[in-house]
Amino acid sequence: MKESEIEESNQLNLQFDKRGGLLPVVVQESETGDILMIASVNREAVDRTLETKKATFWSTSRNKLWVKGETSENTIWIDEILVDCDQDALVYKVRLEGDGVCHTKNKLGVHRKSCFYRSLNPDSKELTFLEK
Ligand SMILES: N=c1c2ncn([C@@H]3O[C@H](COP(=O)(O)OP(=O)(O)OP(=O)(O)O)[C@@H](O)[C@H]3O)c2ncn1[C@@H]1O[C@H](COP(=O)(O)O)[C@@H](O)[C@H]1O
Ligand SMILES: [Mg+2]
Ligand SMILES: [Zn+2]
Repeated sequence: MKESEIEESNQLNLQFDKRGGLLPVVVQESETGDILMIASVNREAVDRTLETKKATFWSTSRNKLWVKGETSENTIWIDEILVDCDQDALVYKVRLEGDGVCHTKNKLGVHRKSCFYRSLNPDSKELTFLEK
C-alpha cells in the first residue's frame, strides 16, 4: 500500500501486519485528558469496540478477546477513536463507568482510576505515588 493511501486517506487501513497483528491503544479520559492505560488490539477487538462502543482489547497474557470490565464491571465507554499517521496506533477517548480502569486498588480499596499512578523521579530513579 502506498504511503499516501495510509497517511492522507480517509479510509481505515490499520496496519496490523506490520506489528504482528497487534496495535497499541492509549486509553484517555475525554473529560480530563488523563491517560488511563495502554493495551493491545487485534482487528477483532477494534471491530467489537466499534460495534458495542465498549473498549475491547486483546489480552496478551490470556490470549483472548478482552472486553474491559467483564469481571470488574469497570466498563470503558468509547467517545471517539483517533488513528495515528501511519495507522498503527490508536487512542480511545473514553468515559468511565466505574471508579477506574486499573486492576490495582488504592489504600481505600478502590480501583485506581489510571494505571499510571506513579511518577519516576529522574534523579533518584524512585517512584513517587501520585495519589493523596
Ligand atoms: N483489569 C486489568 C487491567 N486494567 C488495566 N490494565 C492495563 O492494561 C494493560 C494490558 O496489557 P496486557 O494485555 O499485557 O494485560 P493482560 O495480559 O490482559 O493482563 P493480565 O490478564 O495478565 O492481568 C496492562 O499492562 C495494565 O496496564 C489491566 N491489565 C490487566 N487486567 C486484568 O484483566 C482481568 C479482567 O479485568 P476486567 O476487564 O476489569 O474485568 C483481571 O484479571 C485483571 O487483573
Ligand atoms: Mg502493561
Ligand atoms: Zn493497572
